[in-house]
Amino acid sequence: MTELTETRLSETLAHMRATAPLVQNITNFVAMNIQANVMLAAGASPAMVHSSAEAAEFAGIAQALSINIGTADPAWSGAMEAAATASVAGGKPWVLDPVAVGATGFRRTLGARLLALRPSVIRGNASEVLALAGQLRAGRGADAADSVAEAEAAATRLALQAGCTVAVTGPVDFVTDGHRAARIRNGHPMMPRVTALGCALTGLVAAFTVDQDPFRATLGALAYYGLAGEVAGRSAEGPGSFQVAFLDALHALGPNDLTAGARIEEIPA
Ligand SMILES: Nc1ncnc2c1ncn2[C@@H]1O[C@H](COP(=O)(O)OP(=O)(O)O)[C@@H](O)[C@H]1O
Ligand SMILES: Cc1ncsc1CCOP(=O)(O)O
Ligand SMILES: [Mg+2]
Repeated sequence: MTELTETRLSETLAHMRATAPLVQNITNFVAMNIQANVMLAAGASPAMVHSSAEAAEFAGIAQALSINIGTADPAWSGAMEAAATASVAGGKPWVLDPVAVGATGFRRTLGARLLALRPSVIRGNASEVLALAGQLRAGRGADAADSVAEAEAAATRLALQAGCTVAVTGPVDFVTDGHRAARIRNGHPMMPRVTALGCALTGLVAAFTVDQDPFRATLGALAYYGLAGEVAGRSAEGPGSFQVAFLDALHALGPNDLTAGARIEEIPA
């Protein structure tokens, strides 16, 4: 049995639930509420702590950190760098969500500075991963304008250069640490119709990385998230009811459901 079988990946959900990790999130104004609700429904313990007066100190308390540049400004960027630095110093994982990183000079500079602080995982859409890897893409604001397939080679290069796991999400997700790679075919087309579900996923990935191999943890988180989207999509009548059903599905699904429903394609090295 390889480490990427659905059964082994379901263990990552069981571990996250048993740990109920405290995760610090420096996220954007759009995502704050849904990200906290997603993490609570999944079984993690989120705390939205972004002030420069306390972000680094809190990173010493939290078990993992997620940083999202969606509505960052110069006051927040210092807190982001201080928190990431404290997290690394404490030997804890942190996850970067480079929202719309190719859109403006401020975002490009901040993205590069955060990348230099050694995230454990980068989770973004195809345009964001291409831009962070140096292949300038504007995207369409926070939305992707490139396909996941177009970003796979850049993701692999970025993973090797930055020494981290890179997850490119979209209709089919691609995850690599530069040495191992896999695609995840779970998900539902309604997911990008609800704002900040990508941001919320980044917080969830941070929760999964606590005491777990970042590559496997990321795969487990993405498969579980996509499966919850599939369950929600069966009853939803539109984006509004989808969001409610999605939170319920995250709460209801367990490791056995993940074993039965994850669709992982391991890509030979
Ligand atoms: N067309 C789609 N079909 C199925 N799942 C999707 C689709 N688009 C995105 N997803 C899922 O939505 C979640 C958020 O990904 P994405 O929309 O790429 O992030 P972002 O909001 O940061 O652009 C992921 O779990 C991804 O697999
Ligand atoms: C719409 C928007 N604008 C700035 S941040 C944000 C949320 C983006 O969320 P996601 O990347 O999950 O779609
Ligand atoms: Mg996003």
